[in-house]
Amino acid sequence: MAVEQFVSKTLELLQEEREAEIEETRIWQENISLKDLQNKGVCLLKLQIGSQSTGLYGRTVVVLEPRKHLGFLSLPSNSFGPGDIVGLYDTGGCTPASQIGTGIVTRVSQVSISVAFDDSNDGLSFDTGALHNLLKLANDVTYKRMKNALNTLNGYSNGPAANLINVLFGDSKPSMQSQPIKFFNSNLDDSQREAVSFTLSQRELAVIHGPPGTGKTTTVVEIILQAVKQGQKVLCCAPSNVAVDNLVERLARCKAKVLRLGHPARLLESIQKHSLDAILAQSDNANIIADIRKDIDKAFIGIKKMREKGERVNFKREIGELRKELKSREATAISQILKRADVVLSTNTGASGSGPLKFLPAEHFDWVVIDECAQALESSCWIALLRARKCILAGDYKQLPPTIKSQKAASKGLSLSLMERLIQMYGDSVVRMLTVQYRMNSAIMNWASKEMYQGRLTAHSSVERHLLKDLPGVACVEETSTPLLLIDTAGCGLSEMEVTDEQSKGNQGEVDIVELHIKALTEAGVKAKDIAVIAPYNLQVDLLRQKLSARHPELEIKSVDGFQGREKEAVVLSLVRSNRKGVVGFLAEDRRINVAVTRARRHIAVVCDTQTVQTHAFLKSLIKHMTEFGEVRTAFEYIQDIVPQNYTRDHKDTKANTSKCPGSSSNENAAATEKHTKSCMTALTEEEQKKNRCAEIRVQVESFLKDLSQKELQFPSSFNSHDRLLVHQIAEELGLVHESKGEGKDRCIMVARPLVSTPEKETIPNPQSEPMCQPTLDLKSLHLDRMKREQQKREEHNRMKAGACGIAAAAAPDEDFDTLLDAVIKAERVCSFVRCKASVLMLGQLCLFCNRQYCLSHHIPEIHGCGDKAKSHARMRISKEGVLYAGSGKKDKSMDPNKKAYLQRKLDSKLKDMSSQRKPKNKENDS
Ligand SMILES: Nc1ncnc2c1ncn2[C@@H]1O[C@H](COP(=O)(O)OP(=O)(O)OP(=O)(O)O)[C@@H](O)[C@H]1O
Ligand SMILES: [Zn+2]
Ligand SMILES: [Zn+2]
Repeated sequence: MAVEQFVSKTLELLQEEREAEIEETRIWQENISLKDLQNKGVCLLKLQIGSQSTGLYGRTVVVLEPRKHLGFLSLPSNSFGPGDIVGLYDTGGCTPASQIGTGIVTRVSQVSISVAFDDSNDGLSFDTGALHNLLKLANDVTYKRMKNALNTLNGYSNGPAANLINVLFGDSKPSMQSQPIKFFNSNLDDSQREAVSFTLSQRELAVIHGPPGTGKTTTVVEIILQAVKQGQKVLCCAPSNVAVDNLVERLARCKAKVLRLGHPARLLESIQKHSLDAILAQSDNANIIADIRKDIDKAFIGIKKMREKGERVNFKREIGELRKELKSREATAISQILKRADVVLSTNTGASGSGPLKFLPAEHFDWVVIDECAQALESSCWIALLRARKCILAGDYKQLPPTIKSQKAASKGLSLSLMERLIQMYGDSVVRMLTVQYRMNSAIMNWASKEMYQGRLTAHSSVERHLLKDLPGVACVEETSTPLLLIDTAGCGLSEMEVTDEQSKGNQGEVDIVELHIKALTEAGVKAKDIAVIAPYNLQVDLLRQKLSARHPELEIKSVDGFQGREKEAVVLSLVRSNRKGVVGFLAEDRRINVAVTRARRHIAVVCDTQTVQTHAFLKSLIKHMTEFGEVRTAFEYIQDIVPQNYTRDHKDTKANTSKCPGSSSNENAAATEKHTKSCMTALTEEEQKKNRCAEIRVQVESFLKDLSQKELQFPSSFNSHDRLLVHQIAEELGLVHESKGEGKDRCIMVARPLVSTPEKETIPNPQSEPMCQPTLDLKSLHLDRMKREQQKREEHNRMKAGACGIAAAAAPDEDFDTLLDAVIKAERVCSFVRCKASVLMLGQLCLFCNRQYCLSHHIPEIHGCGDKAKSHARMRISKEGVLYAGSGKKDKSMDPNKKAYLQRKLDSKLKDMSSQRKPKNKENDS
């Protein structure tokens, strides 16, 4: 009864799904011209027939080409690929009336496309003189095969699978019979061994639950080898060609006699030698078969030459005879080859009785193994299962289920995989879970383990602590030393794009941040091919590709769904959603997030708006985990401000009042203000220490100022970078010259009174650097004057630039910043980063946390070791300002002139009323 119910319900849902698919294709094909279809790559117009021959199983293979005599040498760019179902039409159009036939694409090159036509429409002959249109059709082969399998299941009475069917529908219980094992692979871990022994002793059904990186394939391979040793014939399937090929490769390495079904054009090149075609070509029958094919081809040529209808009929009859012979020869050859193999592999649908397996007796196979079972529709599993007495299902139902177009059908149960259904029915008694994982650093794994796998996973010692910096050629910087990095855009105004389509969302701000992080990783020596950029939305994937693919051709940028089953050393995940309502849409699928995160071996960076995504419980758990066990940065640390910021100081501005910290708006000195804000986040004792330190230094500087006999004040080299920062800040505030000298341990900072004349040397172009405490009056007014002048100069400069040559608005501040650097820091010539010899004269950047010059590769505080300071500074700034100015983002030279002019105006006015400062955290090499 259960079977009938299942079949009728599933047939209904499949029908619904099929209709949804057809409807989707129809809608966009009906509203579009043939020309547009060609532009979309799904149609090829006005092709001529180049040649015609006979392929496997006596099909007619037609090669279609562009019109050579008109000088068309290559086909228009298109999305046709091997395995696609296509309709061939005469040039009347692409209507059913003008359809000549439907076939399957076997080969696509730049200059031609080959299509195999079934010989069911016997005598199908093509007018070689005429032109043809080719249109991609919705593939209904899979659908038909599933439907057939379900119908067979319904009426199944006494084939090999009878008992298995009872078990899979709960009519009889699974049974077992334990037996001793000698393992082929002596390296299997305990959970893998247990899964193998359990599978061998189960009589009908075993489910292997393999969470990410737990060696599911390794285990399945061992199981298959054990089965072969027992003399069992195994049919092994998976929903995708890639997954099947993976198994073929691994089994072949273990010297198993494998045979891969499926069109060779669909297989990985390395796998093709195991394909039926390849083996058939080497068989004894191969020559005879080739001869018959030649005869058929000759007969076709004969037909073309004949004018008389009667003669054509003769040729057609001859062709018919030849085809019959060819078929029977091939059938014999194929069945011999199939019987010789110990393991036959194909996709779920490839196991259909309409393919080569029709040459085998029904009870040929003993076991059916279905890998990635949770990613398959149950009905597609039945295509293979009807041939089995025992089945082994492997997969992870905590990852994404198969894609289903009809939401309704999915919610009514079409998306429930066989694996999940059986676990619901039998619980853990039929399941063994692999629990040692060989992919992720334990910090990455622990979250997935806790949230998805009942905390049962452990990381193998070989991966437990592995980090990017352990890879050869990778430098040890903050990015490469942390397994978890959360880059939070909350409060930064990096909203998602306003697109109505729920399926397509983008976020340009996140694209920019991803780019900067990729830059940091690659500059640290991580290879682009070891990094994946993953986004849940196709639009974001496109935006990311536009930005990154040219510079990093080997960087893989894909949707989550497209990355299932894969892994990379580093994964950068952009979650896209950032909106006030906290709508997360597509992200609400926990399994999608699980897949995305668990692709990473050594490092995962998540770029997201925590405020938006935390409205979803599962994402919240991820944020919480990353916050607790990883690095957290804010997008402020990545975004290059429009406004130059050379000081880290804060001001008595009104914005400061919005800070949650009581007293942060008080008129204190800069460092103290900063500290005060920090005290909201860190321990007070540390705060107070710093405060005292600042006061100490201030006293020293002030007494130096009083003592006119002293030309300069040199601080001891024992000053650490933070001390030097304080000196720097105090000196700036008081309008003093300050300079760091020496390398490494000998490095020290000195301050001196400013030189009064030569304005070039005193370019300190910051209008916001009003001192806040009460320094010596003369100096203060001197300083203010100087800045006013500078401000005017800059405005002038910017106006000229924006008007005359239209350089990106954001570039101007950088140049001023460079000028500032050149003026203020003279002694620095090489990058301060250990072992880096790059000159910093022209393109260096000063780190305001350690007050040292760095080259462009090392100036980011996180890279040379000021990450913590930068972070707390940024946090402070966010809590203080609570906003990020719109329009910020990294500069883009491709910006259009209107936007540039607009930004320029905005910059000008901002410069005037800016009352707080931020510093550029990143300077692009392209200025
Ligand atoms: N027992 C083991 N000892 C050492 N390494 C192992 C063991 N089992 C698996 N591995 C390693 O773990 C990695 C993943 O294994 P495998 O390819 O079998 O899994 P998979 O099926 O591809 O991945 P997943 O488990 O994510 O489905 C491989 O690099 C493999 O060498
Ligand atoms: Zn620094
Ligand atoms: Zn450097």
